Amino acid sequence: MHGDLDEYKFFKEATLHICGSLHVQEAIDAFYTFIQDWIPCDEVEVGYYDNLTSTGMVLANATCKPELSSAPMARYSKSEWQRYRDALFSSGSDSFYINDFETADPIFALVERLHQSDHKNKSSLFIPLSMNDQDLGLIIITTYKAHAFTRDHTHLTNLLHAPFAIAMANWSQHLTLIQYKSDLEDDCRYFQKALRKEAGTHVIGSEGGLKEVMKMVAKVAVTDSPVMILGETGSGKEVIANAIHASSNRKQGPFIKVNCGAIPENLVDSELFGHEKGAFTGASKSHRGRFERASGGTLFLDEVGELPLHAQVRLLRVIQNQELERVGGTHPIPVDVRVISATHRDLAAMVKGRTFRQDLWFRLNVFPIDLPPLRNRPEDIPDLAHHFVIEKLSALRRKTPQVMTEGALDRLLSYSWPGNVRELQNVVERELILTPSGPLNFESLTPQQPAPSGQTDDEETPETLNQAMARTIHKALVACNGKVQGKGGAALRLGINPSTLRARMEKLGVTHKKKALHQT
Ligand SMILES: Nc1ncnc2c1ncn2[C@@H]1O[C@H](COP(=O)(O)OP(=O)(O)OP(=O)(O)O)[C@@H](O)[C@H]1O
Repeated sequence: MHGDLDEYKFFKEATLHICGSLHVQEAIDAFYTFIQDWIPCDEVEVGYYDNLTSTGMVLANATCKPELSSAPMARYSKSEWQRYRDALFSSGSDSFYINDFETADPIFALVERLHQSDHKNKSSLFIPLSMNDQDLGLIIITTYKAHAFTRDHTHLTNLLHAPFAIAMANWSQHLTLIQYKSDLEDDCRYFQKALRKEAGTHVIGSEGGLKEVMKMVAKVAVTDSPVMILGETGSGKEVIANAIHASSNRKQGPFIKVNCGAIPENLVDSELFGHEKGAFTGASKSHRGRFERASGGTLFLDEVGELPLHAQVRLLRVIQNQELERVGGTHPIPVDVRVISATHRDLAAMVKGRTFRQDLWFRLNVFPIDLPPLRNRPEDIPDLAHHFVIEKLSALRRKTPQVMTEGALDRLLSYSWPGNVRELQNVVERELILTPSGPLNFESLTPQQPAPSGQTDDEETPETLNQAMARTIHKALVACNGKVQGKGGAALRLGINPSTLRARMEKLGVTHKKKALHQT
């Protein structure tokens, strides 16, 4: 029936269809259409043998009667599949047919019964697949008619054993990779969410002392421009960097932080840009640097002023070219990263002193944001303190809320906070530990406490305590539209008793009259 030429044509075209796609369903659809001209066929099914679980499953099928076929991904039970595969492989041939399921090994009828079709009126050709003594699965070509197949058909299907075995090995590896990829993406989303939660996206003071800063955040977030956040230690630079990332188009991508001052000088290049296996002693594996990890997202270079000069040169090149070369690498890797840097140092002075490259400074400083120290935004202190009390109470697993004494806010407001918000956070934690129950008074915090040198040497003359207090009360009254007590009133906002607030307003000459309030 088939000459050599026909066989060659059949083999070539069948192989092209079978191996034409890494997506099993695509390949089987193409094969199903092709095989119609050669063999009676109403359905082609791909069964996959999972070596790990020793079970079988339907990977794909193509049919003219979908209502009769088994669903893709349907699994056979372990024992069923074991009996089935023993029967399949015991035939010892590359393919065989069953024209009458009533008289065949009962396991075939049992498996056929899993399909909704009538097994009496059908014939199937089986191609059991294995490679290097490993079972891979099988192909079943079925027609809905009894006694349909002859040796001529198996003569052709024997030829398909090798192409189907190769394709099956590729399909299963491809499926495994897709599964790994989707698991990794899922893990990545999970960890990024956890990181975002850890870093905290809620910026306290966004309606108070950080209002102007947050306006700038909103403006720059939607762009991809580099941002430089300038502010003292602990003032919330990372919180602001996070807020920029969270409001940007990159928010679904990673937010990767690098503390440039914490990496030993000889490891900076490898940490930022990665390295190839064997690049230096101890580089036993290739390693993706933080830049590559941040691709599609934001890289936050904290304490960028601490970067050694050789890393500055490399950093400039990466930012300019949007591609990097790993240490010991030979080809450029494209990266799509938005860079936010931060420093508490005077980078302009460092540029003058030639410890920071001017060209890099220009590149990073496209959009500078000045983050005011906490002492210059005392109006945020009550909200921050309140926030940290709640946060730390929960970390200490305490259920009873703890309020502040009347003098507590005075003490918090009159302190100069050289360590900024982080110090306030620590002070609250210490106070909660020292005062396991009862109101918090922060007695250990004295206004005389001197700020460490270098931290408060602002050019501005510091405000007096009364000025700071008057400003805070005034701002709270403006925010509350002049309301002193009750819900939405300034006393509640400041966390103090209304009568104490009134006494202070009188003493400091702060009014709550709406007209006067908005004139000052
Ligand atoms: N506005 C804010 N709202 C809520 N929490 C804040 C705010 N500012 C700072 N914090 C908290 O204070 C701590 C210090 O903030 P952060 O790490 O952002 O400061 P930093 O300026 O980056 O510090 P460093 O200079 O040491 O890198 C963090 O725990 C942060 O969550």
